[in-house]
Amino acid sequence: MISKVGVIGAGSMGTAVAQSISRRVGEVIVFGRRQEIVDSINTDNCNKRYFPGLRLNPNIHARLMGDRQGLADCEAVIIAVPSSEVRFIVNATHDELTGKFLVTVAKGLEYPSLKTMSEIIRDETGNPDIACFSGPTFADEVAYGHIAGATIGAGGDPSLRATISNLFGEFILDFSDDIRAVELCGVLKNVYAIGTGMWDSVYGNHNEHYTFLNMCYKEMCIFLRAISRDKGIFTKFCCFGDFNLTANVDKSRNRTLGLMVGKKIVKTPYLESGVTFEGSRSVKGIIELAENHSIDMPIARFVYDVLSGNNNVRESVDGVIRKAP
Ligand SMILES: NC(=O)C1=CN([C@@H]2O[C@H](COP(=O)(O)OP(=O)(O)OC[C@H]3O[C@@H](n4cnc5c(N)ncnc54)[C@H](O)[C@@H]3O)[C@@H](O)[C@H]2O)C=CC1
Ligand SMILES: O=C(CO)COP(=O)(O)O
Repeated sequence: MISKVGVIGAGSMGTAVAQSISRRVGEVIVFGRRQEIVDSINTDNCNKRYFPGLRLNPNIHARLMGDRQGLADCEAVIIAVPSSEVRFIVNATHDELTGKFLVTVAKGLEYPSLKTMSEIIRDETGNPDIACFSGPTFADEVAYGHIAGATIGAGGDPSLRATISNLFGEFILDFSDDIRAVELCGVLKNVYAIGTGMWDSVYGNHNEHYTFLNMCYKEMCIFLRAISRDKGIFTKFCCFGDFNLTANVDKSRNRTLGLMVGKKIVKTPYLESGVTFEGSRSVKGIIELAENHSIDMPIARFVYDVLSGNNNVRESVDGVIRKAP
C-alpha cells in the first residue's frame, strides 16, 4: 500500500487528482511553481486559483517544485502538467523520479520527436514502471467527487496495474497494455474537439453536428486500427468516452478554442493566453504520425490549416466533409 504520493502540477487536473487519491493514501503532496498556490493549499486547504470553493482533504499538502527531498520521499508520482512541460520537468527531477511508480495524466504529443508522455518519461528516467491515466475526466467534476471512468494504460506488469488501480480506485477503470495507444487517444480526441468546435461555429443543427462527429470518430478509428495493439481500444474510456466528452461539451477548452477560432473571436496568439489548449500543440504531430503510417487525416489537416491561419473555417469546412473518410 502506497502511503505518500506526489502530484507534479498544482493546476486543475493536478488538484483534482490529488483530491481523489487523498481518500486512498496517507498523504498527497502537490508540487507547484507558484508560492501563492502552495500557501493557499497549506494554509486554507484550498487551491484558490483553480478551485476557490473546494475544501481539499486535510492530508493534501503542497510544496514548491524545487523541494527535491519532498519529491524523493514520495513512493509514486503523478505528472499533471501541460504536455509541453513534461520533458523539462522530468529531466529536472530525474534523480527523484527514478525507481518510482510514475503516472502521466497529460494528453499531448512531443514535436518533432512524436513521442508520447510515457515515452518522454521513460527517455528521461529509464523507469520501467510508468502508466498513463486517460478518460472522460473534466477536472472540476473529478475534484468534486463525481463519477468518472478512465483507462489505465500500463505494460503487462500485474503489480504496476494493481498499484495504479488502487491509487485511482475512486474511478471506474478499464485497462490497456498498449500505453501508447491509450495516450494517442487522448491526443486525437483533443484535435477532434477543436475540429467539432470549428464545425459547430458554422453549422448549428443536430444532424450537422453528429454527422461531423461521426466522421471525426471514423478518422480517429482508422488511425487507431493502424497503430493500436489493443483491438478493444475503441470502446474504452480513453477513446469513445473522452472523444465524446470533449467534442460535445462546451466546458472543453479544446472545443471552446475551435468555437472561438471559427467565430473569429480569437486569433493565433491564443497560445500565449496561458490556457492549456493541448490539441493545438499536438495536431501537427498527429498528422505527421499518421503520414508515417500512410494514413491521411483530412479532418486533422483541416484543424491544422485553420489554426495555422492558412484559411478560415467557412472556406474549408465544406471541403473537409467531402474528403473525410
Ligand atoms: N483539466 C482537465 O479537465 C483535464 C486535464 N488533463 C490533462 O492534464 C494536463 C494538465 O492540464 P491542466 O491541469 O488542465 O492544466 P492547467 O492549466 O489547469 O494547470 C497546469 C498547471 O501546471 C503548472 N505548470 C506548468 N509548467 C510547470 C512547470 N514547469 N513546473 C511546475 N508546474 C508547472 C501550471 O502552473 C499550472 O498550475 C494536460 O495535459 C491536460 O490535457 C487530463 C484530463 C482532464
Ligand atoms: O481531457 C479533458 C477531459 O477528459 C479536458 O479537456 P480539455 O483540455 O479540452 O478541457
